[in-house]
Amino acid sequence: YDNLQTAQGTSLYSGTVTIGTSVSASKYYPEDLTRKVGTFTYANGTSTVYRIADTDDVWNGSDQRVVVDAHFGASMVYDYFKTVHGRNGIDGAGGPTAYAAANGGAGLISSIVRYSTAYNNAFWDGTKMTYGDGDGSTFAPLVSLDIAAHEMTHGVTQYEANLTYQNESGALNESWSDVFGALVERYVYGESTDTWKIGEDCYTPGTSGDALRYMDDPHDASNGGYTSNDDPDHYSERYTGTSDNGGVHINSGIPNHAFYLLAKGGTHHLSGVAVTGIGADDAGKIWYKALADYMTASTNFAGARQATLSAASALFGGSSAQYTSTQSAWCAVGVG
Ligand SMILES: O=C(O)[C@H](CCc1ccccc1)CC1(C(=O)N[C@@H](Cc2c[nH]c3ccccc23)C(=O)O)CCCC1
Ligand SMILES: [Ca+2]
Ligand SMILES: [Zn+2]
Repeated sequence: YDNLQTAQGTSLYSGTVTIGTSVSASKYYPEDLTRKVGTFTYANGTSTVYRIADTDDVWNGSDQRVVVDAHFGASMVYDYFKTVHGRNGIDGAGGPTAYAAANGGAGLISSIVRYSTAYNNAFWDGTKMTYGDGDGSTFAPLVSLDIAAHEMTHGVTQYEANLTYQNESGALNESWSDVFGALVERYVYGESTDTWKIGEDCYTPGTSGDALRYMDDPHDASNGGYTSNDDPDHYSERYTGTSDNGGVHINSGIPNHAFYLLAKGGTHHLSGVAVTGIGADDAGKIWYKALADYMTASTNFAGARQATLSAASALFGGSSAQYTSTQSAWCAVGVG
């Protein structure tokens, strides 16, 4: 980080985190000029966005925690894609940065926090990440690291395969965001059972142990999903209705579980197919290369299987353990 300043406050992350800050006229801004990452905020409940500043660069004000978390999250996601996959930012060229430049900042990859009022969601809008504060019951502020990585990965997908956000290609778009949400959390905090949960740090703050989605067990009984659905983990169970853009947050359970089995190994409870795990690092390399080199806007589940096999073959060879396990992971969830 530049200007090694310490941000404090009741962040989601215990203790303090350091965030990059730029200084002008004794005002500190959450702007990491090394990573080109910056964070803005809305005046609570309004649509007025501004560059939040602090006078001493100790970000412990009540409305500053979410700034720290979103900024920290974007910084860590930047580091993960740069360090692990050699990718510079969301667009591969250190951007996109136009939004920040148009709003008084330097050219920065932008996050905005405190969207709307008690907003129980977060989203990538094509140019930046945006986070709600949550209503304090269903969600705490949605600035957890896996959600920041989920949203920022929607940006990466947009510049790469640009998977159409509906039906099977949309469920792949969703799944790739959950996968890299898991991998960034693992990169920063090490692998744990939380790695495979999505949103566990901000979903239902009054209930411990639950999450929005579960890659290791999409059916999880306690999986609120928000509408308390459980999600499929086998192609035979896919949702074929029209809600949720054709079930993009539902059918994502199928490729999510394929990735989990490829990384960790296991026997699918329905198909009985056994998968020998190859570890999350190699699985992540295959998933990234598939997205960047083989998948396109109209790729469906069968196409994703082929893309990950092509990536595994290119990376590790057509008779490698990684290739074989990629085959069995998709077979386990009933694809191919
Ligand atoms: O990025 C995404 O896929 C989700 C973007 C949702 C959205 C889309 C368009 C406009 C506004 C919001 C946001 C997340 C998501 O999975 N949302 C789900 C579940 C959910 C969260 N809050 C909700 C409130 C009501 C209904 C569903 C939800 C959804 O929107 O379906 C991703 C990680 C956590 C939040
Ligand atoms: Ca998680
Ligand atoms: Zn998403």
